Amino acid sequence: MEFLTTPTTDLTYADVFLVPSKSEVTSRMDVDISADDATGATIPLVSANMTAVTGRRMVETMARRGGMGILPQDVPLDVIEQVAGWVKRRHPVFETPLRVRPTDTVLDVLHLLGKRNHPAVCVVEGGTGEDGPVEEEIFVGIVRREDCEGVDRFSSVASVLRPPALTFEAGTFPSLQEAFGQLDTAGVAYAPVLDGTALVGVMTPSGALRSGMFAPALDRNGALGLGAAVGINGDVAGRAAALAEYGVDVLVLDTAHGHQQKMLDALAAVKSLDLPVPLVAGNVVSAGGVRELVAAGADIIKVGVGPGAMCTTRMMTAVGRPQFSAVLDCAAAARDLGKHVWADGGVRYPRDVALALAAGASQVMIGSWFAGTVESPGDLVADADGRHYKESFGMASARAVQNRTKAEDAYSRARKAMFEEGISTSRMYLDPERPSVEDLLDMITAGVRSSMSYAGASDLAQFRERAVVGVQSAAGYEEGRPVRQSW
Ligand SMILES: NC(=O)C1=CN([C@@H]2O[C@H](COP(=O)(O)OP(=O)(O)OC[C@H]3O[C@@H](n4cnc5c(N)ncnc54)[C@H](OP(=O)(O)O)[C@@H]3O)[C@@H](O)[C@H]2O)C=CC1
Ligand SMILES: Nc1nc2c(ncn2[C@@H]2O[C@H](COP(=O)(O)O)[C@@H](O)[C@H]2O)c(=O)[nH]1
Ligand SMILES: [K+]
Repeated sequence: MEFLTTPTTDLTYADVFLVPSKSEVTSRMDVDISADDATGATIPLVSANMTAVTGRRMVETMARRGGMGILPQDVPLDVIEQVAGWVKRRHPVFETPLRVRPTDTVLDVLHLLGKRNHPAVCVVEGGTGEDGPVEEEIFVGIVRREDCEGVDRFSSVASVLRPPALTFEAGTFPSLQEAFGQLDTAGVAYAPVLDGTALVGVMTPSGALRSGMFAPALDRNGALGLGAAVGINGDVAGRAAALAEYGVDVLVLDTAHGHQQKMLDALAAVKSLDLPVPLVAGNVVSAGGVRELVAAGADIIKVGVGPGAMCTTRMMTAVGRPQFSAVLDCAAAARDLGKHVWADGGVRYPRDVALALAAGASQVMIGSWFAGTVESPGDLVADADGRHYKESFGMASARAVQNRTKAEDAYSRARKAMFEEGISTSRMYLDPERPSVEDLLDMITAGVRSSMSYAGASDLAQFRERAVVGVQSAAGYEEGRPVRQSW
């Protein structure tokens, strides 16, 4: 990457822009946006290890579309074992249906519909619920959102279920293009995929389109990939070994101040286990931090102190660094050592992702933006105007610290609560046009592909080499925004 003019100050995403360069890329579809950092991600996006962002549905969805979800450090090991097993059993192409039973109610259906970006749920008998397909589960029909309209909410599912207009047989599933065509011709938004009478998954028009455009991020056995975080206190090596044994594909050693001795010791202990997974460690914002983490065993360095939307670190401590410069410096240092960086935090628009990649990141971690989607773990809430949102909170907020220190005595909990560096509640509104994280992935990857073709780059390595970046005024940034009303 080169600057148009040499900057005299540290910069963040809004301070900079990309200059178009001569390009031989003939189509944005030809641009390869795979991460080049050994995580197996085919798109350069990671969902943050935050409680309000990444749970099992986020992990599954990110991986099916080529990205990676990182489970937070606060999730107990037995839960990670369950979630990892569940994710590995998901189909890489067919989406996981929401399941109800004939004896459930319309209210149950309406509640469940908020959990996935599907217009219907499947009705099954037998089996063990959401975790199928399992033996003896029998598919009996679907309930669409519109089937619940004008119906008493305590009516049984049996009274509203209907046969699907279209189903696919898993063993003879057509090409994705053909599946899309069949859904389109039948005017159907949701088709169960069956193996005899067992429910294997569902196919939607957008699912068929996406599976044709995004390759899933898979492990060496062909199952969906996932990551999980470890803090730097306690038995770090023990937790890391257990995570790897449960099938976690990427380990993230995570602390606010990654350039501290405790982190270096924890990282060295994990490295000495020689686990067959890439080690990500952070967060840092300086080349010195990168070098020490690499020396202690990190394969990927997580960069960003203070840019996060839930983060109060810079206001509390003045510590941090504008994120574009942090990524640029750290990526250069990592590249000299044959390693990579993830740009973590502060991303609000697709342009920010493009800039982080141009600055040298192999992937970009997104938290709060993804908290406001149907796949994040929180409950969907409506405000007084009927707009839907989910609650988000920082991992160093009083809320998260209280949760993390539950097992400790009251005195040490009170002491730890003093060092709050995040907000405990915020509203992340769902975009009515893009309620799903998949919609955001579509938008971000479209922006990034286009951005790379403007720079004449057909993969991330070329992008970080060829990008030309200028520094802009606040008015320059403002000029780039769309105007939705006359002035
Ligand atoms: N990217 C960012 O800007 C930030 C991210 N976070 C996120 O919050 C979560 C909690 O992280 P964290 O607070 O590190 O908790 P951890 O549970 O990872 O513990 C941090 C350890 O480091 C010690 N420590 C020493 N100096 C510092 C410091 N300046 N800040 C924090 N810990 C320090 C702490 O000791 P003691 O408590 O005794 O001081 C504690 O033992 C993580 O998910 C992290 O990524 C938090 C803040 C900033
Ligand atoms: N200083 C704090 N940083 C936090 C906290 N919780 C999370 N984070 C960091 O933010 C990113 C995500 O950034 P976003 O802008 O996409 O939301 C996350 O990965 C952490 O590094 C916190 O409480 N304090
Ligand atoms: K912030």
